[in-house]
Amino acid sequence: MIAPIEGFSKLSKEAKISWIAKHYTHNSEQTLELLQQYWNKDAQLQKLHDEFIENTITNFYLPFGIAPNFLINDRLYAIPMAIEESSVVAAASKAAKFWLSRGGFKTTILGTEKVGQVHFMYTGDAEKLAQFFSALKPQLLANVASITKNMEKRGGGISGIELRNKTAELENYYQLHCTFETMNAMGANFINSCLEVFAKTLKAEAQNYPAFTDQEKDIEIVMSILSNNVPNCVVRAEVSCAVNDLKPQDAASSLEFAKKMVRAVNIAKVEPFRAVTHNKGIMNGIDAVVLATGNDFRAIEAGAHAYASKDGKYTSLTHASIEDDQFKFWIEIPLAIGTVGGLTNLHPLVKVALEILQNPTAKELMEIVAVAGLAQNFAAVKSLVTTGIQQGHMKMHLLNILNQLGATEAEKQTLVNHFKKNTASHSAVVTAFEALRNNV
Ligand SMILES: CC(C)(COP(=O)([O-])OP(=O)([O-])OC[C@H]1O[C@@H](n2cnc3c(N)ncnc32)[C@H](O)[C@@H]1OP(=O)([O-])[O-])[C@@H](O)C(=O)NCCC(=O)NCCSC(=O)C[C@@](C)(O)CC(=O)[O-]
Ligand SMILES: NC(=O)C1=CN([C@@H]2O[C@H](COP(=O)(O)OP(=O)(O)OC[C@H]3O[C@@H](n4cnc5c(N)ncnc54)[C@H](O)[C@@H]3O)[C@@H](O)[C@H]2O)C=CC1
Repeated sequence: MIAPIEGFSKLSKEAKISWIAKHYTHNSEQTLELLQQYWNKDAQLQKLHDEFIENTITNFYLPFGIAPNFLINDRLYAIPMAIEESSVVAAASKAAKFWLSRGGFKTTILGTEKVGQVHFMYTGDAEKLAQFFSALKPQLLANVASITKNMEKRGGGISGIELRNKTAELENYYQLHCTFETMNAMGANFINSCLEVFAKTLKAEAQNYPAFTDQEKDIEIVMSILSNNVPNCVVRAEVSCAVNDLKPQDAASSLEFAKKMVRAVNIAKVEPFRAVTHNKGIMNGIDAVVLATGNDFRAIEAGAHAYASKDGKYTSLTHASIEDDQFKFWIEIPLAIGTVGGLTNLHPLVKVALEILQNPTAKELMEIVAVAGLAQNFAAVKSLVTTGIQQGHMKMHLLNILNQLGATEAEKQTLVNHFKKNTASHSAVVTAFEALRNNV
């Protein structure tokens, strides 16, 4: 059995690698070589990446792709996407091209409010606590003035602080429910800094509040943290066109296609098993842009799925309708993202991604990300209700399978051509590869 290690974090990078390679891999020489192969030649650049996280031993590449031809609010974008899954970039590109000649994507920011909470326990008279809170509010704001000063100059800051009585759900549990505007930042650090000052002020001032009993004075702060549930930081993105324009050469099949799309979305609305996969397809697009632009995809995922369940049942994040011969397809999704802060000004590829996106504000980035999610969903559902997903997905995944099989460039070319006319599945690819290799 491998013994635990004390002080791993204090070891040098080289010592960390040799420890992990020796204890956890079969061939430590080979492991070392592989890990080093992924180091950047530029030592300064490598150091920058090493310092993004802790205990870094190498870099983990993700492909960085481009989906061009996105017409968003009459402005043409090429969208950078960082993702490991084949066919996602192709699907986004295909949807962008489809809507390019049909008016493109339109977006609206429905809100940008962020949330943070101080969770605390108070044992005593709830009415007295409410009176204390009213008196305390100006003091709370005054004590964070040095933190909020610059954010206020940018047009943001604290937009609300409420005392919430949660004792019906958990004995003695109350919270300060606070809302913020964080402009071009996602805002986690700004919000958390404000909340920690609120918590200290709350605890200290309670000790001096004359109307409280000794027990009431003893407020216990449990934690102070932003919420990734941001139901009022939401963007809407939509596409629409006359039903006949969906397939201009064939009015009957246009209508049939529109109905199939609406029906598929409606299934995702009522059936959570389908909704989860439907939304996964949306997140294919969302996460890829969120990652490429250096944002926190875990925060976005958590918030999106909470929003998908906001009415008590998990449902689709996209919607579709046919009204007055118009086909409409839209998404509403919470996106607390930034174009400053976090990694956005540090990671060289993130800087390039933001430059490619014409240096958007946080609101513009929300619009672009929502569009990527909508486009992705449109492409996936279009495939699902027409050809089936495997045809297109396997066409894109083909190279991965051929690479796994060790195909040469010439063999890859032959087999890519072969599968333009034949349906690809893993076993069909293996069979065709073996036949080609063995001259059968
Ligand atoms: C895969 C396609 C796009 C093929 O579609 P196609 O019609 O065979 O493609 P095409 O060769 O006719 O090309 C048309 C356009 O598609 C794009 N395109 C086409 N090929 C490429 C490529 N190699 N590289 C970059 N872009 C590509 C590109 O925009 C191209 O235009 P062009 O550049 O030629 O002017 C289509 O079948 C499709 O959209 N499929 C959906 C794929 C998908 O959704 N993948 C996600 C993974 S599956 C999943 O995780 C989610 C899911 C499906 O479960 C969600 C759900 O259930 O809802
Ligand atoms: N639960 C969560 O989601 C948590 C996430 N995080 C992490 O926090 C990071 C994001 O936090 P941030 O506070 O956004 O980053 P940050 O603290 O790195 O940078 C944001 C700061 O940039 C400054 N700024 C300059 N120009 C600005 C402008 N135009 N608009 C707004 N601010 C401007 C402000 O001082 C602002 O506070 C991410 O890396 C995320 O992963 C951290 C804790 C918890």
